Amino acid sequence: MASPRKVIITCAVTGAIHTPSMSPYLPVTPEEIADAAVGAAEAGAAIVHLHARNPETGEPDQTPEAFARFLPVIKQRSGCVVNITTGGAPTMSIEERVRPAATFRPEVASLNLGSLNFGLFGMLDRFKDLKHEWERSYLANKDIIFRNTFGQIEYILTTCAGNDTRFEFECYDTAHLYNLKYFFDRGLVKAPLFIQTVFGLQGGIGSHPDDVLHMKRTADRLFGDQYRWSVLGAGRNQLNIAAMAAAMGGNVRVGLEDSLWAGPGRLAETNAEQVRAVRQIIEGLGLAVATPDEAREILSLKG
Ligand SMILES: C[C@H](N)CC(=O)CC(=O)O
Ligand SMILES: [Zn+2]
Repeated sequence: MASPRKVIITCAVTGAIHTPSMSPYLPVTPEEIADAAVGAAEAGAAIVHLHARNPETGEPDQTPEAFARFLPVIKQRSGCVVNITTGGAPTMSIEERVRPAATFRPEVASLNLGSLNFGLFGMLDRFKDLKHEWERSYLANKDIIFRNTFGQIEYILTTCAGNDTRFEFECYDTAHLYNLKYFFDRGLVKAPLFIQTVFGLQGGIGSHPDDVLHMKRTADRLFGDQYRWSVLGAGRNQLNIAAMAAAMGGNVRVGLEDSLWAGPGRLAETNAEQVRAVRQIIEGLGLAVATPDEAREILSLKG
């Protein structure tokens, strides 16, 4: 009997979209981020996707110093693959955004394949009691453009070129898949391409099964067997998007960066809780969870 397909679980432990007043369980301090990452890895995540925050206010912090407060701890306590964000927060400059990945030369770094309107204001209806002024102005801003121009994408690619860092290509719509094809055809990115298709984020593609099929069909047509597919569903769509993709041959991403929830109206108390929930679905489908080394094999990481 053939061995079950290995599914790579990525866990995005804190991000830069959700803010501390939204959930007491959102990791903010370096210790909380390190514990969340190690806990997620122990629960079955092969890859942890990392952002940093100001330990007092929880504001996104993209300085290498902020990352240096938890990266060595994670490396010492876990063999998981580290994926450092180059998205940072949509209000940051591209120079600021790429600095941690350029400094720490991780196995994986995220790369966003296009600009989009970033609709955070939708969360204001859900979360009323915001402690910090920065949370209110950040979330209420209806004019946020998450800028990722061809020049900025190329800047990140060339800045990280010599580091043997491979990318988690974040695609929020089919146009972003075509943008990736453009860089692939120019040899600026190499196969296997780790494509993270993002569903249900206001400003990007929706979270209907047709949207998932549409993104997968487009990626199949553009990249054939040159890519490894993964999905993330924002908010309450997290697990149903993951279940669909796992059944269709894909890999999955969970974590409090993408969703604060463990169920309708129930906040997730840990990132590991979401990893366990998606693992149950994966094993329920007769599939297996990839170890960090199996993920390195599947994605041709430097190790
Ligand atoms: C929807 C996710 N927040 C996308 C993300 O993780 C971007 C990045 O860090 O580069
Ligand atoms: Zn991120």
